Amino acid sequence: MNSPIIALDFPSMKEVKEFIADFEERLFVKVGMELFFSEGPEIVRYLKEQGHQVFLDLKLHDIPNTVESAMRSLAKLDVDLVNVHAAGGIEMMRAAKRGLSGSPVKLIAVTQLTSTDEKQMQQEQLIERSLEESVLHYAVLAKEAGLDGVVCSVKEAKRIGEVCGEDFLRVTPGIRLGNDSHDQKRTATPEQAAREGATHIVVGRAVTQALKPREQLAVIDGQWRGAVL
Ligand SMILES: O=c1ccn([C@@H]2O[C@H](COP(=O)(O)O)[C@@H](O)[C@H]2O)c(=O)[nH]1
Repeated sequence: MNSPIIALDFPSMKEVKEFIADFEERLFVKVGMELFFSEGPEIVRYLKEQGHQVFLDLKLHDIPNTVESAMRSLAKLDVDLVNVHAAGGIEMMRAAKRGLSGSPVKLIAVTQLTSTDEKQMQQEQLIERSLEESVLHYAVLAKEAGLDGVVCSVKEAKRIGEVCGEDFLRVTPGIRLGNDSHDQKRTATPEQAAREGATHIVVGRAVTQALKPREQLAVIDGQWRGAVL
């Protein structure tokens, strides 16, 4: 069972160090745009030096040539996982994969953001399909492009596993214990994530804004691991 991925959505290294100091174990952490744009590659080097696994969540989405070159740079950072937006297309995803060739970094694609619901997708993206169909379609394209998996919500994880194979990663943000979904539209509990076949859960505010983050992570981890025992 993979460790929950903690989204380090903090403004700077200072807050990251304060947060991490609470934990004794090696963590699987996610560095997103806020932190990376403020601290640059140094934050990744710091986390790797401390022995943590790093998902660099920059969600690349550009023309294939640009994404390929950017991935070549990211591969040098020794991260464990990086991503692109599947909406960039199959050629862009293939280019991203080429940019990482020769490196052990895993590559996944964001399907539909977990902050998107079906109504919004249909009205704003003009996709006249169900959200599940759109997510599954992107997952199949990502698989065809040779990617290792996708970012999706828990609600689509099982079907993606059935269609793309159990070893195809289903990394699921939008994890909540209580009622406060913040800006997320497609949420689920850690227990539901395990039951629906997510391979990874991403937890941000549920842990980083908790009064006792370490205890809260233990609760989430317990539910995540316990549900499939
Ligand atoms: O579809 C997506 C893709 C990425 N994310 C990221 O995950 C975390 C979730 O944070 P919470 O505080 O647990 O909501 C955040 O860093 C997002 O950028 C996502 O939520 N959905």
